[in-house]
Formats: sequence, structure tokens, C-alpha cells
Amino acid sequence: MEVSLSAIHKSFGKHQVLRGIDLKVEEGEIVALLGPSGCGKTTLLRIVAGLETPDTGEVLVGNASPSSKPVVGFVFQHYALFPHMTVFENVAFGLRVRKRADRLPEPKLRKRVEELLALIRLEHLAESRPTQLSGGQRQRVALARALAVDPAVLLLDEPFGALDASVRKELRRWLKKLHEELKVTSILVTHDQEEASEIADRLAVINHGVLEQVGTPHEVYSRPASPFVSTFLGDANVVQCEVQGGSVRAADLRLTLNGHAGHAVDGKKATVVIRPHDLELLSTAESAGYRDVDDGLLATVRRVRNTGPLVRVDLLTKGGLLLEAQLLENARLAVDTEVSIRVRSHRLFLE
Ligand SMILES: Nc1ncnc2c1ncn2[C@@H]1O[C@H](COP(=O)(O)OP(=O)(O)OP(=O)(O)O)[C@@H](O)[C@H]1O
Repeated sequence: MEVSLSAIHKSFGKHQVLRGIDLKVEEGEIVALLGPSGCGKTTLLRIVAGLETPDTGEVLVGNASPSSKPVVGFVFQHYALFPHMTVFENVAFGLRVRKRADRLPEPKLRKRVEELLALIRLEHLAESRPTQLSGGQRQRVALARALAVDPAVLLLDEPFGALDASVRKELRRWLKKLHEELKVTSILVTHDQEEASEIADRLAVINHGVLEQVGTPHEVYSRPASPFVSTFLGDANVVQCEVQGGSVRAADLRLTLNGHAGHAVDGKKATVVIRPHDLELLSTAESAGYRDVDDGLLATVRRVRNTGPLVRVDLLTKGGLLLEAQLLENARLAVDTEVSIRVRSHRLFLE
């Protein structure tokens, strides 16, 4: 079922937590709510679950509001499994507490639970207690329990947040595959952009209760709608500039304005965002031919860090700007070398 949120506002006391959220999650889609701690992700998820009511705005799950109790599966960060029950009984729980008229007969219920345990590849642990499982296994059981009742929507609140990095990586690939198989409409809350990009069809980036951008991970990364989105997804150099004579300038950085930005008046403030891999470094000899190019900048190498396949280079331009470049291989750059920087691509946000 699809989920449709329109103009959702929510405050706790004087604190405005959600400020006019519009979002549609299509049938079978998985959307990640992504944003820094405290931006309102969990509150929005709880509103979809019907655990919280918005002050204004409308929530629809299919054609119904959460108050009419469409079936929603919820997985929390901390495995809320019942410690005194076996894995099998934990997964069966939602099926056993159904109204008598809706309850499956015991053989069918057992078959359903066995199917779910096979789906999460934990058939062999059916009779174990949650305390005998690893954190990752417990979260898989929590997911099977949420799926047992055939939810219209699956809500996942930082489901892997309490696990260590390698288990998280493994589980997010597993969740992505599982979602491709089951196609349950899902909303995932996370503050980890790598996790969101790997699992979700689309990202909904929230900052201070406002939805800043919704799009595929590629769209959001390559065409960020705001400086906040640029810096939240991936590394970025952010430079505060001013428009002057058809260019934006900050210290010795000068970038020509194109398109309708070309009409911006002098003195207008702008933010320029440059991905570190969009900075090209040339030796000063190589750059001789580029000297009169608009975006050529002279800089000194301040620091070189090898981080796996990437080399991160801190640069200080002649005009005093600090920039980071990322190169795929070490171009034998030594500290204090003078280089010329070319800006291959940038995003401009006029105020
Ligand atoms: N029941 C509540 N009463 C008062 N304030 C609340 C309540 N629930 C949430 N808040 C506040 O609302 C803000 C948003 O909280 P929320 O849990 O939605 O953020 P979040 O983006 O999920 O953050 P995190 O990633 O840290 O979980 C926070 O400042 C939080 O303190």
C-alpha cells in the first residue's frame, strides 16, 4: 500500500519538530528518512504508525488514516523481542494475538512461522531464546515478527543502529535483497547516508523538521537541492562567495556564472559547493596553459592522507582558502608543493 503524508506539522510544547512535511511513498517502494539526530525522523515514523498524531496535516496508508489501524510492522533499534519466548514464539506472537475470528489454525500458523524463519535463514534457531542470539540475528527475528502479520507498511527505525559496522553492512545488503523479494512498502529511518543509499529506492532528506529533498540516492548526491543536502551526503568543500561582475568570488576563487544565475546582481551572497573529487590538481608546469582560465587557482599542499584507495589532499590557496581534494591514486604529492587547482564541477546556491 502507498503512504501519503501531506502538510504534516508536529510540535512538542514550543518545539516545532515537523514543519510541513509532504511525502508520498509508492506501493512496494522503500524510502529512507535521512537526517541528523533530532531532525524529526522518528516522530514522522511514529505518526505513520499511528503512535503519534500530527497537529495538522493528513496521513494516509492506502486510503485509510492510521487511526483506523491499517496493519503496520514496526522494527525498532533495540530488539524488542520477548526474552522468555523462543525465536519461533516471538515470530508467531502477532499471529497468536489476532482476534479469534482472524486467527490462523495452528498447522497454518506453524507453516507461516517456518516460512518466515526460512526467509531470515534462522530455521535452525527456532527453539533458541533471544539471549542466545547475536545482535544481528535478533534484528532478523524482529523483522520476521514484523512481517508475520503481512503488514501494509513496514517501518524500520534505525534497525541496525545498535550493531557493529561489519554486521550492519552485511544486514543492509540482506535487507535490500529481502525487500526486492517481498516488495513491502517500507520506510527506513537512519542517519547513516551510506546505509540509506544502499537500501532505499529514494531518500527523503530532513533537516530541522523540513523536507529538504526527495530523490534517488544518485539524484540527491549529484544534484543536491541545498548546501545542507550537499554536505550531509558525501564530502564537500563549502565556500561562501559573493557575486561580482558575472562571477562568484571568494578570496582567489572565481567561478563564472552561467544560465540564469548569470543575471545575479553584484553583491549577492552565494554558497558554492565543490566535491573533493571535482578538484583537479596540476603541477604548476602542467597548468601553464590554463593560467588564464577562470577557475585556475594556485595552492600549496598542506597535508596528504592515504585512506585506502583514496588520497585526501588538504590545500591552502594563495588567497587563503582551505580546500580538500580527493584523488584516486597518489600523484606523488609532497607537502609544501605548489599546485594549480582546476574546479571541474561545482554547485551554486544563490541566497
Ligand atoms: N514525546 C516527546 N516529547 C517531547 N519532545 C519530543 C518527544 N519526542 C521527540 N521529541 C523531540 O523532538 C525532536 C525530534 O525527535 P526525533 O526522535 O523525531 O528525532 P530523530 O531525527 O529521530 O533523532 P535521532 O536520530 O536522534 O533518533 C527532538 O528534539 C526530541 O527531543
